[in-house]
Amino acid sequence: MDTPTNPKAPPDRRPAGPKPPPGTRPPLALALTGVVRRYTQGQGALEILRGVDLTISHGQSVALVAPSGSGKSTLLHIAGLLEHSDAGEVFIDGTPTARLPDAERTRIRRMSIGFVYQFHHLLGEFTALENVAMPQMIRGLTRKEAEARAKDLLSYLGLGARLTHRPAELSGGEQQRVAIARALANAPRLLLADEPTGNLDPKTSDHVFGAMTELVRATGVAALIATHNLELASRMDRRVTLREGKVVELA
Ligand SMILES: Nc1ncnc2c1ncn2[C@@H]1O[C@H](COP(=O)(O)OP(=O)(O)OP(=O)(O)O)[C@@H](O)[C@H]1O
Repeated sequence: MDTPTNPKAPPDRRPAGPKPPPGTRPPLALALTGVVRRYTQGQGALEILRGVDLTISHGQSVALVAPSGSGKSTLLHIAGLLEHSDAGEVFIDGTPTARLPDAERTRIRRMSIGFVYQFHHLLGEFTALENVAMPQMIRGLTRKEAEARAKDLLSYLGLGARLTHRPAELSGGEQQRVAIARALANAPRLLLADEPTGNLDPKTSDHVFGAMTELVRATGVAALIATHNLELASRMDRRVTLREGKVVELA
């Protein structure tokens, strides 16, 4: 890995918004209250989430460790405003989102949330640097600003010598590190990751997870990370699971 340097935050172009009254605690990065999600299956309905309550403070990292099919991806998609719940509320940075128009949900997602999936979903025709710079340019940064931030993040993740490589010219672990840099490029308030190292061999998984954890701590982003790996989960501030459709705290 390159020598880690604290990645510079990009200029914050979020609207200032009203100031909270003195003495008020800052809003949570994520709060889910009473979240329900059902899927219709033939004639019946399958209730996957049955009243999920979960709060994550700014700067806190939480591992979601639960069996296959228990609803981890469903929960992450709802928390990331990619899917609607059937009941309940999702607060992002204190803003209730369930009843917002889709365009506003998309805006909040772009501004405040970063995603890492099990498969990298990088754009094959673009370089590592371009893949990380692009979301920032969509958000309004100049190419120069976006590429400077992208270079910082990629160098922090040990990819300083791979900036002009396309995804097919990178190893699986390198591709996933680019995906992590891309998710954090817009300095989100919340990082959601769905088995981010699930496709990698144990050694690479350990290395990539370690790099991601370091970056999460360095940037102070709140993180909810689904993983099957208990050892990796032990590096997070908190561990939660899904039991009968509800989130339960683990020791
Ligand atoms: N669109 C859908 N329609 C019907 N059922 C669905 C749909 N999406 C998910 N499910 C069901 O919901 C349950 C939870 O799925 P989900 O993908 O959230 O689980 P998971 O915990 O992420 O699993 P894994 O660890 O295997 O990825 C599964 O039983 C799945 O079959």
